[in-house]
Amino acid sequence: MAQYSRVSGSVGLITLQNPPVNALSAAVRQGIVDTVKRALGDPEVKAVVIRGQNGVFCGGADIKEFGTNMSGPHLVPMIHAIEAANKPVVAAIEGIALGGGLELALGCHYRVAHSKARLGLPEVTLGLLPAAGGTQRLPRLIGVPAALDLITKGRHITAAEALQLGVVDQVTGHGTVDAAVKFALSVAGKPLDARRISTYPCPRTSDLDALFEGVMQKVRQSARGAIAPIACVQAVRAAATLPYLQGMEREKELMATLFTSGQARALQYSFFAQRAVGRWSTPSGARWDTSKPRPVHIAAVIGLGTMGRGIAVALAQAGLSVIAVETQEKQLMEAKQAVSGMLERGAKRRGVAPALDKVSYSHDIKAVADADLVIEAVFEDMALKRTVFRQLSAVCKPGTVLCTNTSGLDVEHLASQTRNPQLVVGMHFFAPAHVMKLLEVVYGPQSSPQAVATAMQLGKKMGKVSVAVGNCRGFVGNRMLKPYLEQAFFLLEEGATPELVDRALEEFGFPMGVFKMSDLSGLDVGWRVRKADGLAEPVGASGQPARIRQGQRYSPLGDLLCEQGRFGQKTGRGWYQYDKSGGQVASSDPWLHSFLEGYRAMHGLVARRIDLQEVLERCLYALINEGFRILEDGIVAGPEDIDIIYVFGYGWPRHRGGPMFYASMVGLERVLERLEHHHKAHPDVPHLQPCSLLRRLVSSGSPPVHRWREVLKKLNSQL
Ligand SMILES: CC/C=C\CC(=O)SCCNC(=O)CCNC(=O)[C@H](O)C(C)(C)COP(=O)(O)OP(=O)(O)OC[C@H]1O[C@@H](n2cnc3c(N)ncnc32)[C@H](O)[C@@H]1OP(=O)(O)O
Repeated sequence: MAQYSRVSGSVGLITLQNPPVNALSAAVRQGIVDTVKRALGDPEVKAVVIRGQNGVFCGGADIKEFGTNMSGPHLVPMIHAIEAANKPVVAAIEGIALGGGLELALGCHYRVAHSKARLGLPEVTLGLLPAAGGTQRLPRLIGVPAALDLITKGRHITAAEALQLGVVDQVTGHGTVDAAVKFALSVAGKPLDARRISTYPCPRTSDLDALFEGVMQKVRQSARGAIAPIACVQAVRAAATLPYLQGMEREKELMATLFTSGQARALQYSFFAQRAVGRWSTPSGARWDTSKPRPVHIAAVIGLGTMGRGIAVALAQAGLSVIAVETQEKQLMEAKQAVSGMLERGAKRRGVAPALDKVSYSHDIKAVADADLVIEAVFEDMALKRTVFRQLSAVCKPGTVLCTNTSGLDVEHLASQTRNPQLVVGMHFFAPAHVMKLLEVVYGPQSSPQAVATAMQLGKKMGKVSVAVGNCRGFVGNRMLKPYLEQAFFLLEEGATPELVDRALEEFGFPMGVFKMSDLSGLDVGWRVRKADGLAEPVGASGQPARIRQGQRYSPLGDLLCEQGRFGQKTGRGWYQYDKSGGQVASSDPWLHSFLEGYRAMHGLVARRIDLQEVLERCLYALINEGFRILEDGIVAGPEDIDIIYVFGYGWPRHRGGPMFYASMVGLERVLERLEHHHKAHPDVPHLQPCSLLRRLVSSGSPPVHRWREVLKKLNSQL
């Protein structure tokens, strides 16, 4: 809807009304068309101001309408009508002007923004392009290079940057609507021809071909298979090379291919999934809207290794007072220096003062006595963590929430070491903890709703995308990673090379294949875990066949490389070779290939031809199958939780939505059929055996992913 009123005698004021972000739904578009017509037809009105209700200009097209039968007036003619008006129209931008919201403002003759407003054309993040003239008007207004930067990245800019670029005409720190009305009165009656952006020639840029070639190359590289950024470049190129109307035709054509694409569906799913994970719930009935978090002013971090340092930085940057504890004096001093450096660099990047005084350091665990919440981040060793939890339980004030940063250890067991197990939760950060967006908040059967709510709220404050998950080995992300890695090893045994496996995964859209990733994070990390689990052991040590452990097929390839001291980048050798220890450019290693040949010969394995499709099916469907088991076990509330964890923490390409969304796009029947096929070929690999939830979803007609929660509830109630 849009409301119309007359202010200051001769200014028509149009107010967009569609909370919370005044998205341009059919009703809002109709409202704008009607009110603009009314204002232009009113002889008393000399100028028009468009604003949004509740201090928010407009969040763009209504994303919920995409994929439905869209009705109502179209944006393009609506914006043209505004631009063609014979009375000045001023956009009063408070809060946000994003996507179609900014395109609407670009159709106005003038733009006045509040200093705290943010503007942008983020359509590319939804798999689209700004198709209400944004790709044609913005380059005409601010030039091709700046427009390319904003449109291909979907970056939000501040009002100050918008003023500097020429996107807005005035910035105010006070009443934006009053300033816009004043502005409108000051320009009423003046000629408008020079204010219609569509009539501008695109500012000249030298060597346009070279510019677009360079940008296209960069965009292709960073897009990792996403099509929208490429279409954005093509649309801006049309603005730079074609007359406006032809450019608009090109924009429309490009949008038509994007609008119905699977990638746009995936990215829009991801947008809503990110918001859905904030509405968390647990099987015990705790919920985001009924569980009250405890206030956290003082937080403590125990253990200042790489993870602890990152967590301390993230907490301080979020404005909390932080007590950082490391028992060894020398390590404490090193950590202090490192944390201060990270805070200083972060502050410089963000143009703020470093929060150095927010962090105090101690080598005594008793220093955390007054903390509202403690995050233990010591070495991943259960015995050590147990000791720390017993100490924390003794020294902390009553009510302190105790969190463990672990990538998969039993949170419930740690809780049992304390006097108040209900106050214990896991907070699984991802390295580097002050950079990575993902946080798994792990609740045990005894964790109170308040403890979960406190950790979830703290995650939000730290700028994380927090996902509440149940307590199981590896939680969600690492539990699903296990079958994925296992398949990659098995594929090497069967004839693949690290290069082939990585190529398949990188072409799929992962930033790095599994073997390059293993070289980066260090092969010794997994080796230590496998040793602790009694899996990695010298050949013949337990009298078991080399490729069987605990009754199941096992590949000792990773262990054998570690025994050779090949830990990846840090030692200059791993699945690939590097020019030096710590080198980052992987190249194929002939030693590794002959090692694989020798290994196969020793175990009587005959290498066969493996194609990229098999790599994808074996690795990804095994991972997805585990995702279904996680859903079946009630470790997460819905598929969105898994998808967000994989997109934000594990490099799953966002334009593919996440593993569970991807499975629904491929078709559950197809995933089931291929898992059955691979399990038949490898009956000794339980992870390839389709899980019963997948079978049950297929028998229920393979519902789309947004209906799985509902189907899960029904299936569970039938058990
Ligand atoms: C011809 C095509 C022309 C144009 C195409 C477009 O305009 S595409 C849309 C472009 N706009 C965007 O991409 C903006 C998307 N929204 C956001 O980035 C954020 O929501 C925003 C506006 C910065 C606000 O962030 P905040 O953290 O304050 O709130 P939150 O994200 O939780 O959003 C609140 C609720 O609003 C819903 N919502 C937001 N934007 C839209 C939208 N454009 N359409 C529909 N709904 C939108 C969001 O889902 C939240 O809903 P809830 O039910 O509370 O989860």
